[in-house]
Amino acid sequence: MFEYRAYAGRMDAFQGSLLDWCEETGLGLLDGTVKRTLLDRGAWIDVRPQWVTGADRLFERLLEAVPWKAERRHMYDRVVDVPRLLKFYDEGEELPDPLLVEARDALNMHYEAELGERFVTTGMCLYRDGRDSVTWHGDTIGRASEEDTMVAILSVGTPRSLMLRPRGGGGPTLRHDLGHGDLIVMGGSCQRTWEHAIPKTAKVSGARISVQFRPRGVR
Ligand SMILES: O=C(O)CCC(=O)C(=O)O
Ligand SMILES: [Fe+2]
Repeated sequence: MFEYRAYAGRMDAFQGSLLDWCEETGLGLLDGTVKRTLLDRGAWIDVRPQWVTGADRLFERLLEAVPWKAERRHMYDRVVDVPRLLKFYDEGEELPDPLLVEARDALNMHYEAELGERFVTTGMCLYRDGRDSVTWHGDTIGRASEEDTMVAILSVGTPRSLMLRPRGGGGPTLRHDLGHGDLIVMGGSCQRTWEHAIPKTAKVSGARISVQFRPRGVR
């Protein structure tokens, strides 16, 4: 139903759902609507489908307002393009859209007691089409390599699959289809005992934006 055409050269037109387009952007409730699934090894995920209403508008605004950057990274002896566009908003930096401030506030209302701290940074990824991806990893650059934490991800645009598998094997790979406006939170030991990925797919030609809220020192 949703097709967000490829971005910059790879993107010609925006086609959201007409129904959603009429709606103002807003957030649904979290209390009582988030479903937790316990994974093994002390990890869990919370899922809240369609948390954002009027997600078409949010997608369009973020596409415009975020200064998306292409990055290159060393891989072994080569320098390669990172297969998605990125922007990181550190603690205290102004976010590109008021709804993201509302989302972070709502996440903090809902999770702060359990998390013991607040979500303060905002990472953003733009997957221009099905050729963009993120390879298997845990967000272990910071404290999450040793401590339990949470990473909350808001997804808008073309649905993509978030895959999860236990680090080092020993269990099945799980798939979560992240739809337009959906929230997923990875919690407990998820970053160090599991890995996640957004695989490339030939089935998708539209774009997706992922917004990741993390506590200080988690990356
Ligand atoms: O696209 C996503 O939702 C996942 C992004 C991710 O895993 C990351 O930026 O660490
Ligand atoms: Fe990640």
